[in-house]
Amino acid sequence: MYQYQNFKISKTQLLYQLTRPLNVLRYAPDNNKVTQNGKLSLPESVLKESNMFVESINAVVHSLQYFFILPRIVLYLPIIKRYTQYIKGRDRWIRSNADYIIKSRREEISKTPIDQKLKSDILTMFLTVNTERDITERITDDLHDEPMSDKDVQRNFIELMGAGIDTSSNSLCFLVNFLENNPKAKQRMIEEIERVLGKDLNSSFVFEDLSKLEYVEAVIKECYWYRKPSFLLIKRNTPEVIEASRIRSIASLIFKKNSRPEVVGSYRWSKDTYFGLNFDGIQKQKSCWEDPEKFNPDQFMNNPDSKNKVYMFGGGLRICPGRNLAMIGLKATLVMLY
Ligand code: HEM
Repeated sequence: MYQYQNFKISKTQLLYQLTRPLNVLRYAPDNNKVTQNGKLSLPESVLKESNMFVESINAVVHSLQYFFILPRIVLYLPIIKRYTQYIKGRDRWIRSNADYIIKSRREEISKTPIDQKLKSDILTMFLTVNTERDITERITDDLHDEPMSDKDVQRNFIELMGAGIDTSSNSLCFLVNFLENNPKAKQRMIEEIERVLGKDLNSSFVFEDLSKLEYVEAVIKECYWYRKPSFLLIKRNTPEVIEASRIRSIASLIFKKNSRPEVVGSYRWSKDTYFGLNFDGIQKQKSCWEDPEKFNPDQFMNNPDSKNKVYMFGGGLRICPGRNLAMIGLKATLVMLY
């Protein structure tokens, strides 16, 4: 379940195809079958369910702020009430589908003979951790020795989906936008893809191939780092930036709380202070980057230091757990697109 959302950037027909709900990884072999009249070779029922899924997961993500900010009494005022009910409906839909998927997978696991290998994916990890069929190679510590309940799995499953969809699809839109506006970088990226994977469009690729795509990775990192906050985008008002400003931004400011008093920036901060980390600001520091406003993926080539200066996936204990999956997904999508 790895889908892209409705962005409607119309620059390339292919991107339009990707903005339709497309299970990129599962249907990877079908990718070359995108037809000229704009229809994907996926069953209508899959597309419909995908649309519903993406819409619902977005509503659930949105509901976190909605229910947190609005006082309870406001939620049920005449006009607002309809929206509240809509969000609750979508939330129920996601939860019941997650429960169904969890139940089916539990059954599948229990029917798999003990000597047969289980699927290696996140859901199976959740369902088997701290059981006799643990596929995580016992990653938990002594304090966490219980298997996860269905409720635990459901919450984690929904969090992963909520955190993994918009972030990936927004990144992809920025990427295509920047590549289309930087033909030299695009050409160099295509050359690398052809050098590593060959020119045959029907050939398949594996994880090891993707890890050789250094320039593609540099483009992904550079694109993220180059992004501008939306108020600047609106002010500049060029076709390039209008397109980008339509897209919801990926986390540029992240809050962290300290668990003990400490000194930061020569000030003493008490326990439980919230720190807003301005990643956008850090990533455009003139002291860290040569010409920080210029799109230049070379900043990441042969430069081991650079990886400590980008925070695309946050940092510390709560760093994005989906970062490797996201990088694979973005690389694989770029390979299939270009
Ligand atoms: C390009 C794609 C992605 C970007 C840019 C991104 C970025 C981020 C960032 C900046 C954070 C906050 C980290 C922090 O607080 O320091 C985060 C958290 C998180 N991400 Fe991602 N992410 C992406 C894809 C994914 C995917 C594919 C998944 C799951 C399949 C995922 C799951 C999560 C989860 C569960 C958290 C919360 C972690 C926690 O609070 O402990 N992300 N992500």
